[in-house]
Amino acid sequence: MKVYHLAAECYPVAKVGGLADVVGALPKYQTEAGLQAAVVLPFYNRKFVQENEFDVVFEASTLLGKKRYEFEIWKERADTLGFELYLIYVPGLLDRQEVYMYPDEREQFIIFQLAFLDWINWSQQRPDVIHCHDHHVGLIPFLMKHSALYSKKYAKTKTVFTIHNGQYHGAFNYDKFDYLPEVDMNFAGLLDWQGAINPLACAIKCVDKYTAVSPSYLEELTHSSNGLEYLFWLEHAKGKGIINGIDTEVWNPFTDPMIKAKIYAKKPESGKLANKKALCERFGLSADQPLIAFIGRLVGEKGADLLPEAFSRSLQKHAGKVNIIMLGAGDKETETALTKLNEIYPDNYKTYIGYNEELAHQIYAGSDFLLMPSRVEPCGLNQLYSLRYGTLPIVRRTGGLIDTVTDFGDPNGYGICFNNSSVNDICYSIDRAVTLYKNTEQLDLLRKRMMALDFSWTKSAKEYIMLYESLTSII
Ligand SMILES: Nc1ncnc2c1ncn2[C@@H]1O[C@H](COP(=O)(O)OP(=O)(O)O[C@H]2O[C@H](CO)[C@@H](O)[C@H](O)[C@H]2O)[C@@H](O)[C@H]1O
Repeated sequence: MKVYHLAAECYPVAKVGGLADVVGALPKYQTEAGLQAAVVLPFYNRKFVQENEFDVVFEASTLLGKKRYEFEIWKERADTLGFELYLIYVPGLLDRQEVYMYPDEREQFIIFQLAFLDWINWSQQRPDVIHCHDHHVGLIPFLMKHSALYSKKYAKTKTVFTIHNGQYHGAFNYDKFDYLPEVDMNFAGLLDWQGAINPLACAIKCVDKYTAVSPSYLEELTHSSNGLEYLFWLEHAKGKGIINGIDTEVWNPFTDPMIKAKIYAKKPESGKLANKKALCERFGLSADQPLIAFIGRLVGEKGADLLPEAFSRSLQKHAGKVNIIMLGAGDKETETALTKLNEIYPDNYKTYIGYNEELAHQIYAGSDFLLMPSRVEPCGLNQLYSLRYGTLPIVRRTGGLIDTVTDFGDPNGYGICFNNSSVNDICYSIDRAVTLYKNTEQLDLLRKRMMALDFSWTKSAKEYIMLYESLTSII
């Protein structure tokens, strides 16, 4: 079975967040399971692309509105990532370094989708499944069915759409309608949600099956999806929740080249301590106190705006008895407020503003606790990495965090869970962490328990394959 994954991000080619981790891992595990899985990305002028060899396998041009753009399909020569990787290069639109935030982002993602559809249209291939990830590629299922340019070629190809983040829809006004090729106007209403072209809504209406990245998030979308609740309720029968896995080759505390010391799942204590000492030394903190960390995008969904006050209160209450490290970037006000804490609590608190993959690995390995006060968390990967590295997750009960973390007060539990995205709940959970830290025997037991858990992709990759099979067996 041949499957194409389409997305804006894929680790290690271009990563902004968790979408990249999933698109960089799932196809690898699917290939290992016998599928022909390929990934198609926009071209990014970044390290991975500069350092690896590519062949141009297709050249053509396509219309975006009235303007014609040349494009090329580049294939990575050695399948370094464990699957076929294709990049779509469009001089003037898809030839840049950053993934998002360009003013002509809409044009970029539309031409990406059109060039992909054109390429397959003119080639000899007939993929069994096209698997789209998030709104950037949300128009594909519609165009495959309702544009005469493509509908014949793709008649037997099935579509799957995965929602990694239902808060963003990629909606745009009808003044860009002419960017689309000719479509059957009887079906143009499928593009619409509340008077705009809404790629996420359109995908949910047109796709054969959609998935959310955890079962709890699938439910949540019907009552919290930034205006699409009714649509998710209507289309619920087409939805399935499949929990993300983690790439256990990249995230392996026994072989990870980015961390100071190996952490043994059956005897984690010494490895944890060595990594903690290295991390604390780098930041000028004492390794004797419990170390709590936050890693992530500084946005409202992650509850990042609550951190400055919550950290401040906890650092005052447990003066000199708790250390905190924060790695992230995003909302400027939050960045400033978090950075200010460096001056107020120089011995116990450090902020690193920016994106740093290596440091993230070191923090997962060297911290005692990882805080995730998310308001919205479709799956969450940070808690899965922290569990694998013997770092106890402190999470708000939402989305995938409900499905993957159990409070240590419950039988066989291994995390700290709280109900509300509030400063009070965060502080109370930090209190619990500080108390738990004193009980070294219990902490050691919990570390062993969490490190024995299996959140690898093996099981979830199979679930996706079963989903594809259920679609392709329908004639
Ligand atoms: N400053 C920084 N420096 C280094 N690394 C950083 C970093 N900030 C974040 N990261 C890394 O980015 C990834 C974040 O993954 P998440 O799944 O937590 O969030 P995200 O919201 O991006 O993903 C969305 O998609 C994923 C995948 O489906 C869902 O799990 C999630 O719930 C959903 O919000 C992790 O690998 C983390 O280590």
